[in-house]
Amino acid sequence: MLDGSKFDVHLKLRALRIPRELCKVATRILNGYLLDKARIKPITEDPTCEKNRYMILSERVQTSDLSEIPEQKLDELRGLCKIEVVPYSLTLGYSYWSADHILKQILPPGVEVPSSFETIKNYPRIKTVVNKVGTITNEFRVPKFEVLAGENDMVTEVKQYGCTFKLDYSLVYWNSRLEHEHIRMVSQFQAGEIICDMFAGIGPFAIPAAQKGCIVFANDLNPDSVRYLKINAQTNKVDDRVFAYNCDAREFISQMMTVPECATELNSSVSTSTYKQNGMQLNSEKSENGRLTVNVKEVPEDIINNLEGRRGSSRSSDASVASVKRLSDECQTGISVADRRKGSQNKRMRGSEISNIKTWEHIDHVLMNLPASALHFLDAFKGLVQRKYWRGPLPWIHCYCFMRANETQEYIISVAEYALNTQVQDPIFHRVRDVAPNKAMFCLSFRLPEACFSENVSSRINHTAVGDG
Ligand SMILES: C[S@@+](CC[C@H](N)C(=O)[O-])C[C@H]1O[C@@H](n2cnc3c(N)ncnc32)[C@H](O)[C@@H]1O
Repeated sequence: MLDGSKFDVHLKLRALRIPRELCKVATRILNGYLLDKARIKPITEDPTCEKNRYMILSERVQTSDLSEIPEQKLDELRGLCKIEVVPYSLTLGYSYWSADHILKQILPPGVEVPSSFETIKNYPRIKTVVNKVGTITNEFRVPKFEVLAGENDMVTEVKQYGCTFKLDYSLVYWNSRLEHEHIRMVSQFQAGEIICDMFAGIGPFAIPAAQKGCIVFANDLNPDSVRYLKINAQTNKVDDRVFAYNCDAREFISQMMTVPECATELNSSVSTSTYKQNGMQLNSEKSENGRLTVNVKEVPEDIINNLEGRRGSSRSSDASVASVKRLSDECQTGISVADRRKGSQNKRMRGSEISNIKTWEHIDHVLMNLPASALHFLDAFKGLVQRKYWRGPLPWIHCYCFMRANETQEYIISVAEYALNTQVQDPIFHRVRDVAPNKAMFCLSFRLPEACFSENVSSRINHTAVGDG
């Protein structure tokens, strides 16, 4: 346990007792001779008389006759009032010092203060100092840490772009250095857009996107990440727009984009209002194959309007259609976080306005932030989209990857194209950050190719087979 008192520094200073109405003029005269320390005001109360103030002098003024201050300034001051010098003690404690200063004190002699470190929740003070040990090898991308100082408690909070994220550093992935990338990505989204985050972590893309008014389907394989994602959605009051899933990314995107049997049946034979009822029934029951469940979700009117406006004519004009989405048995949830709060009534939702979000009909953006292997996960999109049901343009795919010094953008695109089994048109590369001297993280963005429509894939495969033969 760190003893905070060990960092105390006691300063023996001098102060001038000045009538409070003269402080402004006296401050100008004493410019350069008042205490100059970050976060410490040089003018403070006089404990003996509320009509006076103490003006704390800089450490370099050590004598009681103030000989360090030029005579001309003292004369000017004497013209204002009688000069009264008093001793003043100041203690700079643990909470005053910067992380750099504290680290210099606690690290063994000869060990340099790390030039790169992350500070999470430095308020009211740093409680735990950890060191990342080894390289990340586990599936959930959670580093191993050793506690260098402080409490052995890895649960913390971090603020990014106005959102608060709670996390357990020992259980989930977190990297504060991605803040700019999270902001950059979300700045490309519009309110009402549908976002699928295949590797969502604790929600650094999902939460701000939902705050912007997007509907976010966020998935992570790590159950602890999903637990914190839900907590963070609630804390940031977007639990009505964030739908959390806990399954493998391929399974997740497949569940999002595959047209469910119930929808194909309903599409041809059932009116919109019946559809809504069926959706509600299915919410509590499994469908016939025992694999899918359907959830009904209400969505705020502003979002419905935006969705309707963008998707155009094929959508029913009946605003009271059901919000139906599917959920595999493996994915524990899929119900928006808000649904889990008993009796919660979000004011933005109106009982009569129910949106029908069918992710197999439209998704605007898919996020894939698992740089070590996301490119390979692109194979999940092959033949996933059904042209008959899809409305509007295909989604933007934002796939993160690493590029080594000896690799090129062409190489990265070839890996993506191999996984998709088709060409990528107009790819956009964005350099996110250097992660090592010879390795950088990039975001590769492109529209999902039309070849990913299911009929295209099967015809292409047939074609190839004939050609080969
Ligand atoms: C690099 S982190 C990114 C998290 C978050 N998007 C962010 O920017 O902080 C990758 C995440 O993918 C999750 N993950 C790893 N393999 C996965 C898989 N096969 N399916 C779904 N999620 C997976 C990890 O648990 C981890 O939270």
